[in-house]
Amino acid sequence: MASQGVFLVNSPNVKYSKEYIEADYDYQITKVASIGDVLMATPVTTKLHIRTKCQVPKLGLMLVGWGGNNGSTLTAALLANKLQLGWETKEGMQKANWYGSITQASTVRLGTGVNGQDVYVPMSQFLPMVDPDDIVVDGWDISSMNLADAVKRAQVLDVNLQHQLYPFMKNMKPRPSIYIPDFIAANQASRADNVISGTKWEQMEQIRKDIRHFKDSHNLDQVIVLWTANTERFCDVLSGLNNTAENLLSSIKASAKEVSPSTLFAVACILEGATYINGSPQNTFVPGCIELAQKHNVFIAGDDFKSGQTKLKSVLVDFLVSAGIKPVSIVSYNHLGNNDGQNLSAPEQFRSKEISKSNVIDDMVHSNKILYGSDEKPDHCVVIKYVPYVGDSKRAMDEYTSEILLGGHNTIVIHNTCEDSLLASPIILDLVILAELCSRIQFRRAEDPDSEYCSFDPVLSILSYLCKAPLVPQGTPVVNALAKQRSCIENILRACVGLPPENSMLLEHKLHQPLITFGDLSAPQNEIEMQNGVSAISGTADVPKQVVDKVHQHGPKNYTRG
Ligand SMILES: NC(=O)c1ccc[n+]([C@@H]2O[C@H](COP(=O)([O-])OP(=O)(O)OC[C@H]3O[C@@H](n4cnc5c(N)ncnc54)[C@H](O)[C@@H]3O)[C@@H](O)[C@H]2O)c1
Ligand SMILES: O=P([O-])([O-])O[C@@H]1[C@@H](O)[C@H](O)[C@@H](O)[C@H](O)[C@@H]1O
Repeated sequence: MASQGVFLVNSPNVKYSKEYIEADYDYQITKVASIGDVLMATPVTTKLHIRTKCQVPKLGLMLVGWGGNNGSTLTAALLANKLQLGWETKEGMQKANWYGSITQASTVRLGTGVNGQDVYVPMSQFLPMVDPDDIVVDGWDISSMNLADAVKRAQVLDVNLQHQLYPFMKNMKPRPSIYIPDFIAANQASRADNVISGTKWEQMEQIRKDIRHFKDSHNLDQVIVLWTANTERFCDVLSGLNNTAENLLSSIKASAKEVSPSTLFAVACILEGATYINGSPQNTFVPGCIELAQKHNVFIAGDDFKSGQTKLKSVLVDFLVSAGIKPVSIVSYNHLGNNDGQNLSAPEQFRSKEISKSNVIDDMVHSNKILYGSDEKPDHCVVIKYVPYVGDSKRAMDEYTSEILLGGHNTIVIHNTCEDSLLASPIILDLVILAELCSRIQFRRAEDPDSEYCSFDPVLSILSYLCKAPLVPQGTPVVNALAKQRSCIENILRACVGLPPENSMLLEHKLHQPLITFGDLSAPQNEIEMQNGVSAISGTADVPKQVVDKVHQHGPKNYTRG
């Protein structure tokens, strides 16, 4: 059963106030040590105090590649949902939605209801999150085309929707951007009529000015910048060039050839304190860039939106390997006809994408030493072809061959057709909303109330679920299995409100005796109980407004604050 309500946590370990939701949380892991050929597993508990700022900021989003298929489609989706548009299609009336967004269209199991049923709430209700309707959008593109015409050029959205959006988007003009032809396919040159000139340092400084101008002119509290421009070739990573923050800054000042536009954008954002997210596969985050982000404590995240063929792969391989079935050959072919596909038709740009699409199975293969020897892994082939006629409607064909019992084989063949930008755009929204949420969450040790709070690491690996090639803090594990990545997000949200991680044990339904009780689950029957309940739950009468409003709307009538 999915409930649409908001919720309060009834626990002495959770406190609601106007400013924060605070939770004392026992974080439990199992430490494993080898003693000879014996593994010793030790449960370890760290008592944390987690606080989440309730006030969401006025958020601005700047897209690099704003006029592209993804950028224009996301902008259209934000408007269509904000304006609650509906449009006629050949199947009938279609209304705006956020399908494909985990924050806007997915739910999280809260717990067990009075009748033992599962109770789900929208992920967006778990903690205060930015409302997409409130996000202000701007950006850059090497193409000067306005966003209304860019939507038309993209050929992604229904024409009737395009027509309704045109007046709202025709005055959206991308800012001139940094264009270095050597980093993207030569076939992109015809688009480049909207570029910044000057040295690399001057160009980077212009991006900083643009960010400040956008923030000031809309009176924003925070700006997030996201790269959804073309895939670049990988840049060289060299000692003295970009291996440290200092060397990277010096290389930019020297206009070193191997500093890419995407890295210039990243440095500009870090210096402006703006979160920077890379939706493409190139190695924007060279070591010096990561070090700069760490020094300035600015969030960076990426790489390469996980939207379709690779997302499915991170589910299917996880299922097969965890079922004890041995994938031995994976061939992923796709063709598409959009501009992304045209850019990827160049070898160096394809190579960037081939890398991000190929490494996604490594963690799952490495998890099962029964199936795979230390250096053994499936044959894995990635093919991308540019076929103009199909446009944004990517055709993906996959063949998974696995070894099964007693020398048997199982071959799974999948055909997947989708408008690539309709899959990627909600993922961009989630990257932005979750990155902003992370900026309001802080941690400290519970037994040390005077200790400094700490934030997430600047390398925001919680966003791995949304990326093909997750960027993680140095020395930490890369997780690609989609279920684990989603569980990470869900359980961190649960921890922030003092709830234990979901373990799917449902032991309460599996024992011969009713050893597990739910205590008094009777719902508050009247205003006094609710009022007392809410006050008791919150410790103070300051329950988040959205909760009080909902209680008032759905709870006992004439509810007043505690
Ligand atoms: N499903 C998906 O669509 C998907 C999934 C994963 C990753 N991606 C990646 O997202 C990116 C965008 O995809 P798309 O389909 O929107 O591509 P697109 O080609 O339609 O859009 C890219 C835009 O970036 C602009 N651009 C190129 N270089 C630029 C620069 N230096 N500064 C500013 N703008 C620049 C181009 O003019 C174009 O308008 C690509 O790198 C793609 O590989 C897309
Ligand atoms: O996300 P996914 O479907 O695995 O991968 C996609 C590729 O198959 C496609 O060729 C490319 O153009 C997109 O940018 C995206 O990266």
